[in-house]
Amino acid sequence: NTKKKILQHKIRVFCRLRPMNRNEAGQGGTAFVEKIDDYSVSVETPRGLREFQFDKVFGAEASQDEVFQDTSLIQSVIDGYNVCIFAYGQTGSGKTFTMVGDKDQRNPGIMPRSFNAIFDITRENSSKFEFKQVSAYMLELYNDRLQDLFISQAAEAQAQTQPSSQTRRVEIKRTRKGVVFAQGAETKEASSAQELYALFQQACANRHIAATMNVESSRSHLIVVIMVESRNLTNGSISTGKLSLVDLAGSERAAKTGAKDHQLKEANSINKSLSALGDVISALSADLPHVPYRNSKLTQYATRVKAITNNAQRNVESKEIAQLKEVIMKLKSGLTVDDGDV
Ligand SMILES: Nc1ncnc2c1ncn2[C@@H]1O[C@H](COP(=O)(O)OP(=O)(O)OP(=O)(O)O)[C@@H](O)[C@H]1O
Repeated sequence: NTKKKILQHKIRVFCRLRPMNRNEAGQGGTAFVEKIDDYSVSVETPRGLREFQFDKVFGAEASQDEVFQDTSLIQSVIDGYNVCIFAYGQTGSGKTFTMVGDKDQRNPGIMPRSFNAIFDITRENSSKFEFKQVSAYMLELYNDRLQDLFISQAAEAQAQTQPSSQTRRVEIKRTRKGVVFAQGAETKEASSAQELYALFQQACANRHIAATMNVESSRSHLIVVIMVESRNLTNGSISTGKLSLVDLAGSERAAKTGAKDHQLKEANSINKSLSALGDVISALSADLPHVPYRNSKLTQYATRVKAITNNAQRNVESKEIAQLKEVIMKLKSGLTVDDGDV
């Protein structure tokens, strides 16, 4: 019931306050955002104190586990729903800490915890479901270009120098049913949380970093997508749930750093896509008839949200359709089809 209630809400917005770091505390800084209760914060603005409401507010003392338990909907992914969690906030506000965790992974964030939870929950459900596949693709949106993070920049640069080779472009497409997918992105299978984490590390190693700035800062949007395909052992239906985890790049860099040239280009493209995302969220929450998804690659990726606003739908195929698809696949691959298949 709780899960159903959660899924009825099109978008849930959480607010997390991070503790002051040593520098800030050393300079005698004071917090200008205060948690009032579990659902509201007050912010000091030039025009006085303002209050903002959220579905939940996590104070500076909130642990990574608490945030994960309250935000993640892994069971829903296993049940065949599409779930997207993204972190939005200004540079240094704690997006990467929340989504990925700290560097030495002493405090893992939502991504590594999700990897573990997917395999833990599939194990717990193994008497009811046969888990056919867990697969993932990982992308970076940098300067308005989608980059497949399973392909290293060096490999891509080399491919571009060879006249005969065609560089694979990743494009956001939609199926007739409105399901968003990344065409051209390499999908890799994982059979354990460790394997999934290894894929994630490989992807992170291929990201762009502007060396002259704070190297820990994300200069691009990181998109990690995990698909879980399972067969219900009672009725034979097949469902494919999708979990999209997005660590957005920080905003406000251009003004603060006096960035030049390619760094300015980075900052502009980050701000453009974040502002397009802001427009989409405003339109969705105001129930406007037109939602400007097409204004940036980042928001094209979010088009599925429109469907969730009306009715959360599971990606389930009946036993019959699943069987027919299997037969077609076998026929295509030249395998023989016996009576039991049809
Ligand atoms: N809840 C928290 N508890 C302890 N430390 C935190 C917390 N949130 C963030 N930090 C620390 O604050 C610093 C900045 O956080 P983080 O890198 O996650 O910011 P960000 O929003 O991802 O920034 P950018 O947009 O520049 O990538 C990091 O050193 C991180 O470890």
